[in-house]
Amino acid sequence: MIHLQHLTLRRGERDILKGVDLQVRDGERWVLLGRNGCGKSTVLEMITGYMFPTSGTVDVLGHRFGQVDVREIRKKIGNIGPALIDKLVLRDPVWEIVVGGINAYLRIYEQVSPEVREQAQAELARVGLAALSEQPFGTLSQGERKKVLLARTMMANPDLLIMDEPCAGLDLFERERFLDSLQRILDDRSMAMLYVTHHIEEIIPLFTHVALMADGRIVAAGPKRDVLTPELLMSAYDLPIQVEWQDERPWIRVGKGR
Ligand SMILES: Nc1ncnc2c1ncn2[C@@H]1O[C@H](COP(=O)(O)OP(=O)(O)OP(=O)(O)O)[C@@H](O)[C@H]1O
Repeated sequence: MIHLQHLTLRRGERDILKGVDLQVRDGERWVLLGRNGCGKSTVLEMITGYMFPTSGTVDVLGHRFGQVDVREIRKKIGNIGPALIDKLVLRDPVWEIVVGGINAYLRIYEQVSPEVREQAQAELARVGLAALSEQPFGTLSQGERKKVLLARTMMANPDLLIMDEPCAGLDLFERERFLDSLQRILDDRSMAMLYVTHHIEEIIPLFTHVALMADGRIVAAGPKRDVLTPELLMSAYDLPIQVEWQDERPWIRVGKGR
């Protein structure tokens, strides 16, 4: 699915990535955690082919970047990042935004077939927004917009889903509703996933693995319960962190000073 081998990235005098290795296999759902500026978004940019490493290799969906047309690979990747909402037209009705996901169009200029419209409606229903399909996208709350993007991404039935902090800016209620939608939408799909967040409690049961980054390196990677330990979290966050598992989710407590 994804195989990153010894990725480095140098910008000017600075090494932004210092040898990143990561392997994501079929059906695995990974969370990428780490402090601000440690290189998480840079790794995502490399996986989506928007940035190229100074050295190392990137294989995605069985193709090595540099030897393949990345635009073809991108068609199989659902990518929900912070920039997408800004590019969409706020006055377009929600269903049109969703339909655009079928070929990653920002706007629809062609006649939409009844089947495609029906598919969009079904995806909207899965995220609980069927009733809002005629409403202009720009009138939706931040949480609703994120769910529309999720429905939109599913239209192309991607093999890999990449999400960069999708819950940023959502209140607790909206966050939990978004995570419920994500769980529901992925229940009967097997796509692999890489999800960046700053919030460990977003690691809902659908996630299987965690990679911890610190200062341009992956300092731990593996099944989530093996990685979310006080010792390994300390190595990434430089803080004493306790983890308690409840309802198959990790909840953290930060200990008092060191
Ligand atoms: N084009 C660039 N030129 C120079 N430095 C860059 C460039 N792109 C990113 N960086 C630097 O690389 C580091 C890693 O950035 P990146 O956005 O990947 O971090 P991140 O882990 O996603 O951070 P955050 O959690 O704050 O979003 C940052 O210190 C950033 O300033």
